[in-house]
Amino acid sequence: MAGPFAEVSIFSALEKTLHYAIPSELNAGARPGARVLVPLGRRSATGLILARADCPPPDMPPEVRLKPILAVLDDAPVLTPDLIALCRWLASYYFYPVGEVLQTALPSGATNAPQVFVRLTPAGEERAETQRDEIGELLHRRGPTALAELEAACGSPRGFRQKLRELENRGLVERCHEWRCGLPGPKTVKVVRLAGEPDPGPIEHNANLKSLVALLRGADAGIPLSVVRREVRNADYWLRKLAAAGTVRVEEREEERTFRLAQALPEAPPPRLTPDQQEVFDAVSPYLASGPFQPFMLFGVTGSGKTEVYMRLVEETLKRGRGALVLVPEIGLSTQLEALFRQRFGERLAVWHSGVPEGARHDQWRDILAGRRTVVLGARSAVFMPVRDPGLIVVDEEHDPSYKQDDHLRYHARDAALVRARLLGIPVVLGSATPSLQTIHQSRLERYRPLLLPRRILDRPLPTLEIVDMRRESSRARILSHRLRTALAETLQAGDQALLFLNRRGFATCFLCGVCGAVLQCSSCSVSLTYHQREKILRCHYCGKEEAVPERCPACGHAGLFPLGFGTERVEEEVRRELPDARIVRIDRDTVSRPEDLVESLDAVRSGRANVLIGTQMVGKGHDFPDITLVGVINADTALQFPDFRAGETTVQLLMQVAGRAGRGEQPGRVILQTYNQFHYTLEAVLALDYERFCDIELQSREQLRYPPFARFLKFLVTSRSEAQTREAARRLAALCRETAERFDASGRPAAVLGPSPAPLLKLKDRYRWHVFVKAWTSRDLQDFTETVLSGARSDPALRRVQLAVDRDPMMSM
Ligand SMILES: Nc1ncnc2c1ncn2[C@@H]1O[C@H](COP(=O)(O)OP(=O)(O)OP(=O)(O)O)[C@@H](O)[C@H]1O
Ligand SMILES: [Zn+2]
Repeated sequence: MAGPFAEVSIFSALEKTLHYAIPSELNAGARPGARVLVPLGRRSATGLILARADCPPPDMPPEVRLKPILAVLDDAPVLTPDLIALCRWLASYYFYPVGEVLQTALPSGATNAPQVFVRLTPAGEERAETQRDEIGELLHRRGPTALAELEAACGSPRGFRQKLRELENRGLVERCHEWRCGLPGPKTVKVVRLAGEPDPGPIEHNANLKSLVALLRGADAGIPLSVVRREVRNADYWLRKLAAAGTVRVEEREEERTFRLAQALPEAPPPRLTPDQQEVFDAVSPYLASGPFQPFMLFGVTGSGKTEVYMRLVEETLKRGRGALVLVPEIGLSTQLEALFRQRFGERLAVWHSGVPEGARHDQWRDILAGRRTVVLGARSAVFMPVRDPGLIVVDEEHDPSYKQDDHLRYHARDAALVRARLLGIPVVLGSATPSLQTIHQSRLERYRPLLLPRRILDRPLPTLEIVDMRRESSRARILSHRLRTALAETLQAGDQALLFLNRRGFATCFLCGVCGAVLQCSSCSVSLTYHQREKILRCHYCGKEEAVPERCPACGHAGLFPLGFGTERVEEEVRRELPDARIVRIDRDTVSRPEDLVESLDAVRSGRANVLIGTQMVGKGHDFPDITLVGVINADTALQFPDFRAGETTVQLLMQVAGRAGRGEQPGRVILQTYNQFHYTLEAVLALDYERFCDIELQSREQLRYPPFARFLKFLVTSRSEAQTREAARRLAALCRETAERFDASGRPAAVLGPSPAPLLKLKDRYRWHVFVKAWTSRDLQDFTETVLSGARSDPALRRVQLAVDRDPMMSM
């Protein structure tokens, strides 16, 4: 069979890619990265061309004839070659169908089935009779139109299909697949514009007309019709009159859907780089023009000016005519950065995170693809943005756990960024004040080049840290210790600001029965319900389910329920009682449900309208508030309780980041840590602000225990609605893993199997969860091991009845 051929990935959970013949009339458009319509069984399906070849696939029997591609749906590829390669890598590394990886990489809607559009043929364009026909007239006016839309727009939908078919038979109209990227097209608005001088007489006589003309004068670009209608009484009547006289025109204009978080930033010219910053800049900049691939670890203490270095490097990349990608952990952090980046890069910037409305996202994605926007600032999935000719990737706060997606494609965006940079042959900068141990390890092996910013800007001192042993506090001071209360009062007295940090929202962490000891639990998840006092409601923080507080204990029937433990809402109440004059803002997922709320709260702190900021991890990192001089950590132990080998690492990172919010301006900072574990090694490291020493100790113990980064972990997660079925499937899976491990052991490639065990969160959203852990010494071994197990699992009926997810490099053992 003669070529060319295309390897196509269907947008579905299909394990394998498929091959199709490329008919000669589609040859030019059928390029890798373009979406196509292909036959699949008796249906058609949509997918994307991953590669072209002149020979059929080698394992194909010669008598098989490949079916042809039906249609190419894009004028130009929507995925760049490096992104195609990245998706293939992710599919293989995370054991996930490539077609579904593509769905993650493309904006929502882009993998939907294409719409059928109707348009005039060249003959139809010319023939005057189409002008008189209802359908023809609509098509003349609107251009190609979706079939459904056309039908709806026709005044007489009856007989529509019949009439359309007649026009088709006569060669005046045709159907086509129009994808419009599968995305809603650009948004259009109607604007009104003055097209000539209106007759002065009538203007004098009518106030409405007078105000209409006044509005339109001086607005050369036109005024949106909606505004005119709002401002002028009887606007439609007067517009019709003026339009008939030829003095105004109403026209449609494409409107860009922008999205801007209006954090007020003082206008300031870029500062001169400090010698430390300059040194970092000089180390990276030679790589910006043409690579090669080089990872850098930018290890800079809190407040050392990493952001400025990123912006200078991005600017330099743009000067070389290339694009740049900057990843940040989540919207809480990117709002402030967004304002800074927008100030510096203006219209060249695209912002990509979950807080950006869908329409604006699609506009930006199209702009990025077309090369109209060359700097992308975004959260996790921004790693998939089709930036033109990228010359630099930055991953800010690279240690942040939110870079790991915890469902579906469980990828780590930092690792994906590294792979993409390698595929492109460009530098990648991993920045943090507390780099992940994995990154520290790589830099010690000289695989990543370390770059250091050991001092704060202007040699401002790092904050001083103190510990309060909560075991010695009276029960009245359970939330705010005596020391923290006093310090808080002094800080506000001095006109400064304070930050109180607690990694738990809500009022009380649970409701307990004083008679039988039962804890009120979510009916869908195996966790206790959190009490929210303002709403007087119990809420599950995992599935969102809400319940009223029962009068009696559901277990024993006695009326003895009381709240226990505390969250940020309770801290707020406590501060209000202690310091009635404090101006408090609380930032957590209960008070901030939209990005606008967050911006408003952050603005309140920046402007000084608020002087006490209470929050969860949303406020713990990244923010630069110069007037915060006191940081109080209400409970330094919360993160230690996670059943995860990284609990120590996470705790130190979190606490050092929070501590780093203090004393960033002219006044030095003070940090008070409340704890019940004052001699824990993690707290000792935080107290000394000595991250490297912590890394030494932690890496040594990980090496002894053979934990990452010295070994590789993978978690199989088995879930179903039946507890017994889940347990049984997990048991069989573990047996399968142990058999496989024995064979691997025999060939000198050891792998260890742990479990099966119920997940710490045994039930989540009505599904029971068990897991099996696998540990191997090399990535290659883990890959082969998992492939072997998965292919065995596919032929086990007990395992086919449950859902089996693979989580490679798992984070929390949730
Ligand atoms: N060269 C410079 N001269 C003067 N001020 C600077 C300079 N570079 C940065 N700054 C200022 O220093 C402050 C701290 O910088 P930045 O927020 O970038 O720190 P960071 O390293 O990102 O800290 P963190 O890790 O805590 O987020 C900011 O207010 C910034 O405007
Ligand atoms: Zn729940």
